[in-house]
Amino acid sequence: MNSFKIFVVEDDPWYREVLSYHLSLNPDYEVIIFETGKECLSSLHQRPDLITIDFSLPDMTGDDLYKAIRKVDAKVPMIVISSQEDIKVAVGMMKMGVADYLVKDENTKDFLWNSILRIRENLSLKEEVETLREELGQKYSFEKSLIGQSPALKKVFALMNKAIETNINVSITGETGTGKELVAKAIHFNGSRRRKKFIPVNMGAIPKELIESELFGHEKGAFTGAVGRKIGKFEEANGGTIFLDEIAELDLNLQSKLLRVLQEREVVRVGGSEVVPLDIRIITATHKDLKEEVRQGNFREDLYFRLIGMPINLPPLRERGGDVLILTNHFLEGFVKENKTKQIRISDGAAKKLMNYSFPGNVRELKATVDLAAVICSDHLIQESDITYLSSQKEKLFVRGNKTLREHTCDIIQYYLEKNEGDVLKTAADLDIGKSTIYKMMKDGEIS
Ligand SMILES: Nc1ncnc2c1ncn2[C@@H]1O[C@H](COP(=O)(O)OP(=O)(O)OP(=O)(O)O)[C@@H](O)[C@H]1O
Repeated sequence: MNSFKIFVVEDDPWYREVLSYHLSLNPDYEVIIFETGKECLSSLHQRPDLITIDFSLPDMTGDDLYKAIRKVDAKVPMIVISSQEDIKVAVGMMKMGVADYLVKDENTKDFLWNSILRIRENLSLKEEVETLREELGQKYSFEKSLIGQSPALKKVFALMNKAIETNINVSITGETGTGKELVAKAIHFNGSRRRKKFIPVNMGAIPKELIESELFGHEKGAFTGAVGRKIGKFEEANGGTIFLDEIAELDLNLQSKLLRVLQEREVVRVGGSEVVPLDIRIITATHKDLKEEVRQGNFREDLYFRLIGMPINLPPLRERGGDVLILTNHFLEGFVKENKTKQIRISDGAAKKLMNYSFPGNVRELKATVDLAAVICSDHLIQESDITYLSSQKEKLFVRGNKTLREHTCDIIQYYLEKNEGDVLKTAADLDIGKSTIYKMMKDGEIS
């Protein structure tokens, strides 16, 4: 393990020796002593892990030395040791950013010992958080998290790259399970705010009466039940990204409050008066057509324009062609790893069945379907019969999207063909249409 390098800046030779001797009792510590501020400054290239500063040095005061060190090293923790117990100076130094302020007396060396232990603990926690953030960033790097190579998805990647380069708000639309939250996380963890928090809030999941305090926080006693101060999600995400999922579910009253927060770029907790300035990126998501919601008077137009930023529309899985199989293999790999089983393959018939299905629940449904198939298949091979469709909303899907009547017709026939396991005669009978119509559509590639 590397030693922990401590600079002790102290002009009193006796005290210098006391501190240096005491700290050297810890074999992890490498203690280097300095008599003046200047000596310390000229040795900063040795990269100390911590510096203790005597407040009244012969060549400069403790706060001057502190500022001079900060210019060179933005991070090194510093402890000020003063012979006077001056609360004002202590508070001033702490506000400036010193890690601790100690008064010289018979207990100082023990206080210093404990203070350094505490600082080291904080440093190692910070390091851990940094490492975890890096790992998260990698986890959400585009290639590793958003699987697929279809042109439709590549368009999304291009927009995400643009969004990452700037701080623009992002509004994501797409059917359920298309990966809206995944895209939001990938933008955050690949952008300049990745070291700060990503806070997701689902507007549809929070009871109406709680949303305001959930988003903006409240002070103690702001309303019945507000037993303590609560920091809102906006404040929590300050410096980072807030992800407002299902934004269309926000009622008009709260839309006005949100608009005010966005215009003022500050938040005031419910029942409070303290103004908290906000520096935040907002990513919103909805499966609804927000423009249509504006047209119908359900969503404020001014808020819509504030939030729209860079719009990203996630295509449904059925428009991503071969991505279905790429994702299937990706999910199978995950399944194998998680369950420590032998590699699982997929038969041509099963692959075709997956390709022909419309997946109303999109990627989430595909994953559930693949996981289930992996569990029930025999001999590590997924057959057509192992693919069970789980969605209960297939019929509803027919009227979704901007499609022509002809396209809707194809979807309906395709659905019945799948349900009847490719039996054209039964499908024709169910729908009361001629079997030749179906054969012709098959020949023309409209259905399969
Ligand atoms: N391109 C993709 N590659 C890998 N996994 C994906 C992809 N898209 C989505 N997923 C996975 O599918 C699931 C659903 O994704 P996500 O929650 O981001 O969708 P959503 O659009 O936000 O859904 P909803 O609107 O229902 O909240 C998650 O498990 C996610 O990891």
